[in-house]
Amino acid sequence: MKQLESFEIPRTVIFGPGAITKTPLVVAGLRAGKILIVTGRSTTLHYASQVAQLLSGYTVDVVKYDEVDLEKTGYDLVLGVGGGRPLDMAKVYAYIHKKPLVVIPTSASHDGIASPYVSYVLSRRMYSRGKIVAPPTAIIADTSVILSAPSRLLRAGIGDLLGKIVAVRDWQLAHRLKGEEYSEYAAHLSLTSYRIVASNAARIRNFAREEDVRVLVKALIGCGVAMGIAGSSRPCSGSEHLFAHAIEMRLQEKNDEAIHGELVAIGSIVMAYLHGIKWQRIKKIAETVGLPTTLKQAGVDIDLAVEALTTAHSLRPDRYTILGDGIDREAARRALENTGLL
Ligand SMILES: NC(=O)C1=CN([C@@H]2O[C@H](COP(=O)(O)OP(=O)(O)OC[C@H]3O[C@@H](n4cnc5c(N)ncnc54)[C@H](OP(=O)(O)O)[C@@H]3O)[C@@H](O)[C@H]2O)C=CC1
Ligand SMILES: O=C(CO)COP(=O)(O)O
Ligand SMILES: [Zn+2]
Repeated sequence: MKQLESFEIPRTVIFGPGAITKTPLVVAGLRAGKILIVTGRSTTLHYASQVAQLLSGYTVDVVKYDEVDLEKTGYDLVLGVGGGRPLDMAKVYAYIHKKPLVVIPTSASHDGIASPYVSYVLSRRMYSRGKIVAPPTAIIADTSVILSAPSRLLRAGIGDLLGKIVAVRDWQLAHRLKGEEYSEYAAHLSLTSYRIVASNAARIRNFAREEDVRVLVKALIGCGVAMGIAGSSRPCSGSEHLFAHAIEMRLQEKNDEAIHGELVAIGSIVMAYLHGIKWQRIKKIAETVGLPTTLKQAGVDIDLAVEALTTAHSLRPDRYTILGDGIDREAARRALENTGLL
């Protein structure tokens, strides 16, 4: 007989233009006194201040995500306001201190909005206790705020979604070759997010209208729920993410950074090629929306890409992918050449 299973997904999602003004309503239902707002390093601070003003009846501390003191106590509620990193850090704090979490994404650049995980790179650097945390209790996705984010960030959200087709293939491979547990529902949910955005790519690419952002945000939230159901980021992160993480980690060592969704888009093209699936279609969608489709456009030098391709498999030995036990430099270079990424 199968063992009991449980998973958590967000309880409330408030969605649409002006949703941010509903923050006091959401907070009132969570019986908070002292609130921690975890936010980004520059632009997103503005939104965090706006949220703090809306909560003028409470004691509120606004802290940048890389300055959060994980040992500090005394907060009843955590709010994450910003891109993927502040939301991840807010999740970590809320989890450690067993406090409810509300996330207010200011961009649609990643699918961590609804997920119960903190991402690999951030967790390696900042959080040694493990990466499974809990999903937010509530999500407040203000589509007017997200619409005003730079379109490069919104395109990056599409880039993160392009990876799902590869991630699910990798998962199926691991299921067949290694007997890894597979959730058909979670896989379909992730693929549905990919397909809806891929088939609307030409229409939404300029993010001129609120409804364009709506399509993207819903797809990203759907992926977060897929991760919750799967019990891991498997449906949304495979070899394409390992490639992206290998580059992100190298860049971090040099105090440099790249945009997560852009690296995932590049990774998706090359890993789809290795899988023998239609990498040209992924590349075409990336071109259509204006994502980088060469290493140069992504700001990644060739040696770094080759190194990432040859080492990515070792980042997460428990996550079997098309990279298997690793590929050599020659195969890596050939894959980059054959997909026109060089
Ligand atoms: N937990 C999970 O399941 C997942 C987590 N992730 C993680 O999320 C991160 C990627 O997310 P991403 O959002 O790209 O990274 P960041 O949080 O680093 O945000 C990228 C940039 O976008 C800026 N920004 C955000 N919103 C706005 C806005 N409205 N207007 C102007 N600028 C804005 C940020 O500004 P500022 O300087 O103010 O911060 C920052 O400079 C990675 O670390 C990745 O690992 C990704 C997918 C899933
Ligand atoms: O970026 C992610 C999914 O899009 C998070 O996945 P990881 O588990 O690879 O950090
Ligand atoms: Zn991602």
